[in-house]
Amino acid sequence: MQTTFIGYPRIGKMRELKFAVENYWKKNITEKSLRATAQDIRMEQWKVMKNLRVSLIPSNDFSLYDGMLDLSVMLNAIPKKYKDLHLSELDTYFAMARGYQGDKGDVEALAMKKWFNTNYHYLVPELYDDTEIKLNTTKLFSEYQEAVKAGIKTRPVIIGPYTFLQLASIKGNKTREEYVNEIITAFCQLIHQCEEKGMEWIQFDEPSLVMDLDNESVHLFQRIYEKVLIEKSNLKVLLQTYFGDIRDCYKELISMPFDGIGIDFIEGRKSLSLFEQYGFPENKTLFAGVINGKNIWKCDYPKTLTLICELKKFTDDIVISTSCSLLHVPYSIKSENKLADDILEHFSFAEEKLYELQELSQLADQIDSIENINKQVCSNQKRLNEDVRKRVSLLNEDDFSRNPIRAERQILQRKKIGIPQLATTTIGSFPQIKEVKQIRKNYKKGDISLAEYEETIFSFIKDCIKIQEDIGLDILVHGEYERNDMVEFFGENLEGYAFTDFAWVQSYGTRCVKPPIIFGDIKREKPITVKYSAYADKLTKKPVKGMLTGPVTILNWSFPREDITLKEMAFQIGLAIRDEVLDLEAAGIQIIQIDEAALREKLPLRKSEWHSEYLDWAINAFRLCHSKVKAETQIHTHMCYSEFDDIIKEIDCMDADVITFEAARSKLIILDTLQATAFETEVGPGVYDIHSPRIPSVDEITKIIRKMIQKINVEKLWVNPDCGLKTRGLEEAAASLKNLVEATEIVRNELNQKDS
Ligand SMILES: CN1c2c(nc(N)[nH]c2=O)NC[C@@H]1CNc1ccc(C(=O)N[C@@H](CCC(=O)N[C@@H](CCC(=O)N[C@@H](CCC(=O)O)C(=O)O)C(=O)O)C(=O)O)cc1
Ligand SMILES: N[C@@H](CCS)C(=O)O
Ligand SMILES: [Zn+2]
Repeated sequence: MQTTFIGYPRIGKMRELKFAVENYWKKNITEKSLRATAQDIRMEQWKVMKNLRVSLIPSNDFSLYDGMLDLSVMLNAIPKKYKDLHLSELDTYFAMARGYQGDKGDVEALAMKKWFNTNYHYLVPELYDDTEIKLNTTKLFSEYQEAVKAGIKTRPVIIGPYTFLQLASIKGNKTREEYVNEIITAFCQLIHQCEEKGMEWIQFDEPSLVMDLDNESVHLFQRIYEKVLIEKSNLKVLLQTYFGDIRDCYKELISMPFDGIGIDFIEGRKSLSLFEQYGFPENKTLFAGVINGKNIWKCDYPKTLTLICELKKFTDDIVISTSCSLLHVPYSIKSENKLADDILEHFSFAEEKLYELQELSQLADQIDSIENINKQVCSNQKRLNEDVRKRVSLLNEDDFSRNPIRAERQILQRKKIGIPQLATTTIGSFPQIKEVKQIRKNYKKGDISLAEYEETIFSFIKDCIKIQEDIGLDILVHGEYERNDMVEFFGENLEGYAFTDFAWVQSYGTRCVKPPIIFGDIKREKPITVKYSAYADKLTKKPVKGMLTGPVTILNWSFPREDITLKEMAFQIGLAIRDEVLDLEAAGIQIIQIDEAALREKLPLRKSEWHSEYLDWAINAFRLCHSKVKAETQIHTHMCYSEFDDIIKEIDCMDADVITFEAARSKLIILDTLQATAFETEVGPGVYDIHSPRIPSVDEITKIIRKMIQKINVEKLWVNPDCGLKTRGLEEAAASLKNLVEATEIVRNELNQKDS
């Protein structure tokens, strides 16, 4: 049986690409040097794949920043505002990714959105009336040739035309439909060029097919591919789907002239039943996604082989593959030296998954009885904590409801805490400057003691409070200097978690996360953040927000267990966070923010599953954290990079007192929904985008606040950036916040003049 996978991590085993790109931005290295590093990474990875005898190796899954951005460039969907900067090709690419502010102009970045239900973010293509779709295959073919030179005939991978069209943002007067023919033409040309190069396969990723599709969408998909597929003769086309099943178009898809169809049997709950209902065509290859591309547990061989045996009933032409790109898992367990062997032995990262594919393929060819295969299971002892299980089992309705009702609490809180009109605040983290990272690195290496480490962290907190007071912000934060990451940090401080040293996963561009691994039942042993918040609180007369990450986000940005339900894990974490909330309150902290940045991310892709599979327990897990606090304690939450329109009622139901969220890059369209739904939670829609180094002007922010007060009751409105400032430099963050405070002052004065 042949093997393949959908895509591979590309940030580099030791994040070589991240450092090279960031050094290029800082002008420390040349374009040539950056490209050489990128090439080294590709070469090294291809060698690993070849050694692990992967039968069909993909290419063009590599990217200097993002695959969707690469496709926009490939199709010449480069908005004029970036072309007009007259930068080099590479700098135009990065201007689209991060915005540009310099001698050549001042342009915002493309919007960034969550890639389906993952913590990866793609750059949203923008289509304008003057966009002229034209094919530029330089990247795709040069990476293909590079692999040929290394002795590998690869299968180039690109996001397919249907998903591109669905995810693109239409900016002008033309309709989405009006771009269809141009995009078809470009993909037809691509097929021709691939034929000319003598390629064997090309892979079109169409994850949009796993969403709820209406007839019109299915028809559009058919229309696009009918035309594109006519062009092929020797080239084989793999239509790859992932992140779920394709129940709304499976029947149509199998009758189309694709040569291979990639199906997800891990997240695709109905994939097998679709086979049972409609079969699988004889003349096509099934690329069976049987290895979990998103989680890090070793493959359960008997279970997977049973699945393969089932699939063999429908076709003999099977290539075994991963359920999605391996972009979402770290490189290799080989880099982890500190984890105990009896924990590490249960994990399989990208490289190990390639090995599993190889083993599975051999077993699948030889096996006569799956009973002979050893089952890898985690020993239960390490995972079980009776106290935690008992606490979860005793939860009742009172644990999920807070008294008195929000409207009463809000009046009490404003008075008691002294919150001004249009209160200015930040989301929590302040720039993680080099010195912070260095001191943490020194501490982790054992070069300095815990006392020295903490002393330095306290000195950063002191500086941070001073900076905020100087800027004139109303509600302060301690800056989150003690955290490497808002989830990893909690993972490191909760019992039941395993955490790694090098298991980085790309989140966007050069930014990576190291998701902690939920290994056993979760318990908080002792307070985690109280000393930092209490210290900051004592340094100022202004209120300081306590800063926690909520249970749904901790769960969603961790690698979860597969032996208990998500709900159970969320409630275990919820109880741990509740303990922390109550300790913060007892330490005199009057405002506590419980970030649920990732709440929207894991909303099932199909609407019918939203409540039963997710929201019902996710909202309760959050409510569990704050149900026992006093009425005067103000509970904030924060969400980033999300579209909330369709779950706005549920967000209100979380019963927080205040919510801050991303809005700037998405042009504040959420305001209309907030207005229309009479949203009860006080809100701070982000007034500027923190993921770009651009400093927003006072005028720009003033206009945004003016727009906000037209739609939202000013007594319920907060002024803040989009998200935490950890990725920014200190100078640009301070300059942006100064402008934010000045803009708020202008609007406050306007309001006062109106009143008098
Ligand atoms: C808010 N977001 C988050 C998401 N997911 C999370 N798990 N966390 C988030 O905050 N998803 C959505 C959004 C956007 N996503 C991100 C993701 C990642 C970052 C980010 O800034 N990542 C940092 C890594 C942060 C970290 O853990 N840093 C370590 C330092 C590790 C390190 O590189 N050390 C160096 C030495 C220091 C140096 O010279 O730089 C080394 O070891 O060599 C720490 O602080 O200890 C990144 O850089 O990628 C932001 C938003
Ligand atoms: N409190 C966190 C939230 C990020 S989503 C921060 O400020 O970084
Ligand atoms: Zn955020």
